[in-house]
Amino acid sequence: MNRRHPHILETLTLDGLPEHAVPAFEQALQTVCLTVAYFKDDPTDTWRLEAVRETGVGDEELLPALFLAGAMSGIEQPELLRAPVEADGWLARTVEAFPEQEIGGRFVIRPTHVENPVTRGKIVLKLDAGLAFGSGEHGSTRGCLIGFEGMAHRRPRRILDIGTGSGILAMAAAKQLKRRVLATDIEPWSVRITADNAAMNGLRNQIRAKLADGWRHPAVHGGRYDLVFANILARPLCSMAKDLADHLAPRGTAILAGLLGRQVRMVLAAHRRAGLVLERRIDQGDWSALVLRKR
Ligand SMILES: C[S@@+](CC[C@H](N)C(=O)[O-])C[C@H]1O[C@@H](n2cnc3c(N)ncnc32)[C@H](O)[C@@H]1O
Repeated sequence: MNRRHPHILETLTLDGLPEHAVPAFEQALQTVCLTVAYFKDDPTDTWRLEAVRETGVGDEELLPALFLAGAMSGIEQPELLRAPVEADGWLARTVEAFPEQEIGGRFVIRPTHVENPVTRGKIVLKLDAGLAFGSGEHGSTRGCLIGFEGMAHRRPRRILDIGTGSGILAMAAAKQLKRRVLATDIEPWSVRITADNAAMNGLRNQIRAKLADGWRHPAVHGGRYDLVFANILARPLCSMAKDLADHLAPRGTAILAGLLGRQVRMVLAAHRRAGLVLERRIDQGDWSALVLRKR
């Protein structure tokens, strides 16, 4: 593996979750964790969620969020197990559990442990599951890639990916359009992993990875964009709606994701108020992505 990991990380594990409870617990973990991985427990057919975070950070936020997830899902609170990342081999298991995936008609996500067969007519992204979110398995990432595939013929020139995670969306756009992409994240190691992944995919000169919180960075705020990806959560998306609309070029496109069921209406309303119109909604499992356009 080509990652350099800080050793102040720990895994949090929730075991034995019924499928219907997975989205609520995933969302709770996402309040403080860097990434969440899923494993189906055979033969019980329940799910195990494993998340990684900085050791001890955010219990005061996490524990009530987990309690709420249990109450919302109508299940007894599962035990939360903690272990240092290095000791329990989380990364190695996550990488091994990660197969090659095809997304939409164009994209292939190929982990480095898979041999390189010739893949004609497809855009191959080399990517290992790791600490940064965005291995292609999650419905929100898939929705964004499918939404992008449907609009890429417009050949957007100035592209921004807010909350880039592993850099997966930025790399897809850079490879398909042969354009530069500004990729940002609030997590320093997402920025580092995106730079590593861009280099591994021959995109070092096309992807600029920057540490930035939403629109609050001069490099982000100072630009105008034909395409903006933002696969983050519903609440931050709503609070960024005006900035997004202000920074999209006329007829520019935004692909927003990270939305569960009822949140779609809330995010849509915030963006309609800001002057964007809905072009397409893509549902992947419980997760929705929205393709919006500036009038
Ligand atoms: C759900 S992941 C999406 C990763 C990748 N873009 C994908 O589609 O798979 C969300 C990412 O957004 C980052 N993030 C959350 N809030 C952010 C913000 N306000 N500004 C920038 N990045 C943010 C998180 O650190 C995380 O890496």
